[in-house]
Amino acid sequence: MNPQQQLEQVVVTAEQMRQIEARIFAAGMPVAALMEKAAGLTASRIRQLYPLSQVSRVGILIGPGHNGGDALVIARELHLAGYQVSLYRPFAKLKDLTAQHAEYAENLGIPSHKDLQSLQNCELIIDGLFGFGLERSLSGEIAEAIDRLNEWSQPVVSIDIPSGLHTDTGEVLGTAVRATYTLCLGLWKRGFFQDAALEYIGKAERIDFGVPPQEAWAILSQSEPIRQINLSSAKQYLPVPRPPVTHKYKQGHLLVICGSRRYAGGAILTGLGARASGVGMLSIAVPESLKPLLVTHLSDALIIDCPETETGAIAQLPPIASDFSKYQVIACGPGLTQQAQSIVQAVLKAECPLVLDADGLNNLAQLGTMASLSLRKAPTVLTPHLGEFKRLFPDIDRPDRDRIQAVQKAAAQSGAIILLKGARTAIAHPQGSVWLVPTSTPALARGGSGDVLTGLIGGLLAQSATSDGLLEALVATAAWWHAQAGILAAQERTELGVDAFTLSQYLLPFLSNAIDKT
Ligand SMILES: NC(=O)C1=CN([C@@H]2O[C@H](COP(=O)(O)OP(=O)(O)OC[C@H]3O[C@@H](n4cnc5c(N)ncnc54)[C@H](O)[C@@H]3O)[C@@H](O)[C@H]2O)[C@@H](O)CC1
Ligand SMILES: [K+]
Repeated sequence: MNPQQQLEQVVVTAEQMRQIEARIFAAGMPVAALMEKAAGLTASRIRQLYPLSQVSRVGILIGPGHNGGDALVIARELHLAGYQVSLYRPFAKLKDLTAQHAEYAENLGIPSHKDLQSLQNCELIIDGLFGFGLERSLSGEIAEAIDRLNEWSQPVVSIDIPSGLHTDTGEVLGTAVRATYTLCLGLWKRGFFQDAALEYIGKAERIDFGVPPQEAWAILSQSEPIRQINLSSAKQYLPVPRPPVTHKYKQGHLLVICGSRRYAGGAILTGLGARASGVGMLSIAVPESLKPLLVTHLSDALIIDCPETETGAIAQLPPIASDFSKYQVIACGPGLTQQAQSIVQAVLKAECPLVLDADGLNNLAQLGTMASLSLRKAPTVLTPHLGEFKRLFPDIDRPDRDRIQAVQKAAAQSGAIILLKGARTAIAHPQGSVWLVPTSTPALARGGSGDVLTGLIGGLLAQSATSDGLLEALVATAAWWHAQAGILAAQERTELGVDAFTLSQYLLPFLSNAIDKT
């Protein structure tokens, strides 16, 4: 990957973007020239998305800072290209450069209004009210105008970020523009990966105006990286191609411990996820009454029948499953029920990497997250959804408010790799680095899809040398692969057609397509 491609993956805070921008200016780039470049490219993209043949009346909202300056450059370009542009300019006081562009727009004869209503007839709205400089909550006239705009039906393109969203947390500050498209300038901002922001952002694209890598890295290398996982990085971590000479035990041995009489399906789905990973040997420990079912569905796996409680949970691990030294990795949790606490207590002692999910997490929370994890010698991966996350880390206030920060805190506190599931799944290492899964589909919001992920993570970890640093990238690779398979399945079968079994069957078709194409 070249340095520009690496910048496509990084995710920055408003403060980092400001510092990078300051370095570019300090190196001699005129502020006005950078604005011209960024906004010029944005105008070209808008013209491609909404050609003059389809849209002629464009309304542009102008803020007081450089987001408003960008909007004025775009207004000028669209006006010169023949669009009928009208401005909504509610602020009397503008930053100098923005004021200059406003004066030129006026001299070009672009009409400007103090009320939003005058733009109602426009077929396209461009939002240049606030970018990463928004600091305070919106209220009063501006907030009212945004609320009114959100009731209109024409498409809205936001410049850099929808006005009203916090650049880092994606929180709505008072109110925010609901965009159809958001064209993010320069580098991806954190807010684009916060679940709360997604319904405001619409489709997201980055306008690459050529941030010099050396200026970016001078700032970015001061903290642990926050990156998106994509095909080219995932390919580095997937265990293909295999070495020409190998055998099943060299391709990893994964022990899955899961299921109960009540939740038999969880065991099957975890097994199917693990199978798709290509892991060399798969052993699955389940309550004894489930063995015939598991053998039918997973004839390739070694099914270990465990004594069970009256309610049908695993009561005890037989010697073959409790000699953990045989396995590279253990994945434990789906369908166990809360009755299996002693099993979770036992696997926590394993000296190999351990993936805990679902009831593995609920039991861990009951046992005490920090106390239990502090005894672990090998890496632990926890894969909670938001509800499980809150049970595991009750001290982390409002994790939904800034999911990236929450997952970093949880990893730092617990020493575990934490994968927080959501529309934008985030994976954090205890030292602070984060991987983000940039796309997914609501089709995956369905019982059992997490079980498939647990098996897939376990299987990928078991196949690779699980050195520190690599582990979290493998977890991210599994989450990315799982999301991509869900997207492919939803494209072919609609968002309603991606039950967890189907998802497990799309993992390999997705991968063979993705690898073939490159
Ligand atoms: N990233 C980059 O390197 C570049 C950034 N540019 C643009 O510059 C933008 C950032 O510009 P600025 O730093 O001027 O910030 P903004 O344009 O985002 O807004 C800051 C202005 O809004 C005011 N303000 C903040 N919160 C307010 C509130 N709640 N109510 C009313 N006023 C409020 C501030 O006093 C300030 O005047 C980016 O989002 C982007 O659009 C581009 O021009 C060029 C390149
Ligand atoms: K904006």
